[in-house]
Amino acid sequence: MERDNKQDGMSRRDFLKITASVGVGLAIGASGMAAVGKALSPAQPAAAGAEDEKNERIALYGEHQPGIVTPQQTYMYLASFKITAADKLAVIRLFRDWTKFADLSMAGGTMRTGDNPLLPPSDTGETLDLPASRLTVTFGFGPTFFRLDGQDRFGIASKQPQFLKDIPRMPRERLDPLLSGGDVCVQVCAEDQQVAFHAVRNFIRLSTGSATVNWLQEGFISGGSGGQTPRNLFGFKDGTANSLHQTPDGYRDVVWAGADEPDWMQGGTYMAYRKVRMLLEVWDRSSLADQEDTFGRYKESGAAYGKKDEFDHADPSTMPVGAHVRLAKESKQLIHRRGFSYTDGVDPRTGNVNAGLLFVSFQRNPEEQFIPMLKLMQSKDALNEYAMHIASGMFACPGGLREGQYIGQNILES
Ligand SMILES: C=CC1=C(C)c2cc3[nH]c(cc4nc(cc5[nH]c(cc1n2)c(C)c5CCC(=O)O)C(CCC(=O)O)=C4C)c(C)c3C=C
Ligand SMILES: [Fe+2]
Repeated sequence: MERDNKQDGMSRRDFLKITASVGVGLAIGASGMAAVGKALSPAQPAAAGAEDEKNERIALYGEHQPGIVTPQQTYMYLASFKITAADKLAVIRLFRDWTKFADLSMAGGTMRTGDNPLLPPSDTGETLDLPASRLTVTFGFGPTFFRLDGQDRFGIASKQPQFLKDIPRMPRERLDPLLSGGDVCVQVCAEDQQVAFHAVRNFIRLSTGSATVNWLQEGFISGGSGGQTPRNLFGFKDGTANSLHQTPDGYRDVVWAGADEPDWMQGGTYMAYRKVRMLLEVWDRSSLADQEDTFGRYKESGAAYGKKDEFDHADPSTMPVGAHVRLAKESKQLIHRRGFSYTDGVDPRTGNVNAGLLFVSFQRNPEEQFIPMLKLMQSKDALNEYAMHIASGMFACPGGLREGQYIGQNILES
């Protein structure tokens, strides 16, 4: 299991002390992007004070990428990129820059802000005084990264892992193709929204000339980092059943790709994404009994029907046919969910609030786990009365990085 580095973690403040004491910025190798090659500590170190768990640094390097089984942070950005570079070397340069920047920003560092007054600062600067804030960056590759319109773009088609395919069409979805899919997906999470935004913004900046952003989603949860299960915008605890597999063996069985997958997927996983609009106005007019019947759990406690406490064993036979949790149980599959709520103003045509769930789940085999579950839910779920799937994506997330490696190296170079 990936470590949170609580014991040996280094906050942005520690990071500043170290870089200041040795009198240099981070030793980052030369790259096409000078900005990333010149890391420096902020001019104004953060004020001293007791370390707060929310400020901690999470390591980029390890057996698995961070942001998959990491306890959920409060904020999330999900960015999808289209690679525009035709040349593999340009892609390698981009991924090197992204990796260096991920390492730097997760450690709480920033790029230089002002070494040449005649040029734009290398760093946008909005995190200069902010701690690492449990920032994580998770990269995933979509099917079109390997093959676009039947073409092997970068000579890597043979590296496509077996289950990396678009999620098949579902009966009740209304997908917006402009908000779906992509060659590369970057999930950025942090306890501080500005820290998360800074990272995503600079990933976009670094991609200039090599990639463009297809779509960018912004999510939040509450209560997750306090150890409580966060509540979704329907007011229900969402994520309870993750507790069924949150052990190293459970993660091996549910999340991490099998030994029959390519080398670069060892320690990796598949990320399924669905943007699900939640019809808040319809939901808010429904009775408490209808709301609870929809999930088969009690609203306040989060306990399954017939049970008292949130984590008591759930018995699907006590739940109405069509209850969301009953259907998930009937699929006999487990997935690791890591969703975030979103809000997006008001639909000007109807006056209804645009809001919902950025559903993200990680699983070792989407064809066996996620897709059958989704099919069952799309045809029978009581939740369908209150929700509509509007965007979709499937991405293969490589295993974790060793220091010196860049993301995607085992795909592009071996
Ligand atoms: C295909 C997978 C799933 C989609 C899509 C999905 C959407 C969705 N879910 C909620 C709210 C809740 N889901 C809950 C449990 C739950 N959901 C899924 C899968 C999908 N959900 C699973 C596998 C489970 C676990 C079931 C189990 O084994 O007990 C719950 C109950 C609490 C919990 O365990 O998290 C809620 C609440 C919404 C609002 C939503 C789309 C808008
Ligand atoms: Fe669910």
